Amino acid sequence: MKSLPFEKVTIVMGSRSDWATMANATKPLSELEVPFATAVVSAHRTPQRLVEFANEAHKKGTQVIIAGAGGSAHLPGMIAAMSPLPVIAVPVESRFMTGMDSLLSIVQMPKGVAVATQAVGASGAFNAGLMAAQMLSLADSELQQRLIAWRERQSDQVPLSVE
Ligand SMILES: Nc1c(C(=O)O)ncn1[C@@H]1O[C@H](COP(=O)(O)O)[C@@H](O)[C@H]1O
Repeated sequence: MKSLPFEKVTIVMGSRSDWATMANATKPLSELEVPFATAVVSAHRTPQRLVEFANEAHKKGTQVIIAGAGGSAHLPGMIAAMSPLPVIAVPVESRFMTGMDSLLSIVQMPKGVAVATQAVGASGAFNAGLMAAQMLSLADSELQQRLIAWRERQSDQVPLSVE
């Protein structure tokens, strides 16, 4: 069996079907030259893999975890319960309630276990990647400079006029 991948930012998701959403988290990371790895880890379907991932990530060089899941989305909270690393969560749009179930499952954490929940879907995933880069930039001044330049390019792309 393949072993779990670990990188500075490790992105996990509850199912292969979450990839269309979670791929958006890789965009800012690639643009900002932050190394990342991706894997499918499910609290429900692969509980042993979840325990191994949450216990090992900080020992294997991961500094920030991004976790995306839909529906009964226990993955981010369970990782946060076991890992000392910051966990940024992405509620994936679900078939039943278009992501409201995912959002509420993820955001309502009990006091004492923190998860940084983003918006539902692709924009939330993109922002999760951006937030991970911003966290890492606290200890990486070159990355901080790339972030500042990235922000300036974003501003330049917003037209002043509607005509
Ligand atoms: N919420 C979770 C967890 C978990 O939280 O551990 N594991 C899988 N899932 C979610 O089930 C949805 C449907 O999965 P399938 O498309 O594989 O049936 C996915 O959005 C996944 O994140």
